[in-house]
Amino acid sequence: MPKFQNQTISFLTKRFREVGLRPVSKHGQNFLIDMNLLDMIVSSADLGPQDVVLEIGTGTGSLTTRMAAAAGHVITVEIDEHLFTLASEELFEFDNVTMLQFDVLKNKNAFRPEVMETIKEKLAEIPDSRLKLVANLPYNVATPILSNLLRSEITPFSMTVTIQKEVAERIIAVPSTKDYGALSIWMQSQCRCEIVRIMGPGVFWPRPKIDSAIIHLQVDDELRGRIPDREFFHHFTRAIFFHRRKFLRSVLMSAFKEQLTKTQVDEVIAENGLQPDARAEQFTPDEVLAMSEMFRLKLQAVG
Ligand SMILES: C[S@@+](CC[C@H](N)C(=O)[O-])C[C@H]1O[C@@H](n2cnc3c(N)ncnc32)[C@H](O)[C@@H]1O
Repeated sequence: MPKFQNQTISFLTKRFREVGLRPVSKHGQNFLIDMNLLDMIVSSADLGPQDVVLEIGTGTGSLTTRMAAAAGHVITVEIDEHLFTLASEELFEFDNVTMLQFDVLKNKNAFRPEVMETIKEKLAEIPDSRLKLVANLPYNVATPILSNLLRSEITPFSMTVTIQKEVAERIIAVPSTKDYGALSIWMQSQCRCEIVRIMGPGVFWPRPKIDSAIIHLQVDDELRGRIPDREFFHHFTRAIFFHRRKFLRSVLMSAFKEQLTKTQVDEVIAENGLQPDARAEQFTPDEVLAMSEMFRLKLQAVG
């Protein structure tokens, strides 16, 4: 069995000392040292032989080995070349693991094309395959990773990840609360979202300053099928929360200032009975989707 299956503090500190490494905080290098929680991530993801797993942040490979034992294939991406080398020593014996060494993001709005190509290749090799994102995500890029995967050409089946508690709370937030915003709407309009576990800093080495959560996002094809133009909806949702305390009319005026006249924006508001002095945070994900469609159709109508 690979030795990183038991990733304890003493094991990690010893191993890092041996190779002269220190955890790099700018890469969110906080390693899970509670084996029960590693197992909980894997069991929440409910992995089976038809699953192609995307893991972002191989770290030392402790989660990777657990997933490789259960999934059809694991694609694991690591930005840090030293950790990549360290993890390679642990993972070489798994023939169903593909290791990639680079920043998973091309920019904050897109994955590197090589990641998508590798996923497509592995999905094509397994009958009835499905993609699952399972990872203890680096905190600084957790939100773009989750958002971008839902914008990508490959629909994930589910996403089971460790992220900041604060981001998990924003994902599951309900209207008219301080946490509710574009991220809540984007996620809830495509996934069934559930916080599996809240975790304090003590389950990581080194200890982060914040609490974390394991969240399970089950992608719902029926919900996703109700969004005719995902890119438009994504931009619309972000635009209406750009100034979250402003009234809807004013927010819509600035969101469409390049494409629609004030009169045209007022027409959409009046024709659809929208309240001009409402605020974006009052609307449910369904209502925001309906509003987004009104504007998409208006834009089509005015050419
Ligand atoms: C929270 S640690 C998780 C490590 C390991 N999977 C575990 O559970 O202990 C996050 C890992 O992601 C890596 N990482 C950070 N930013 C990344 C990026 N943009 N692309 C790929 N890997 C990244 C870090 O170097 C680190 O190894």
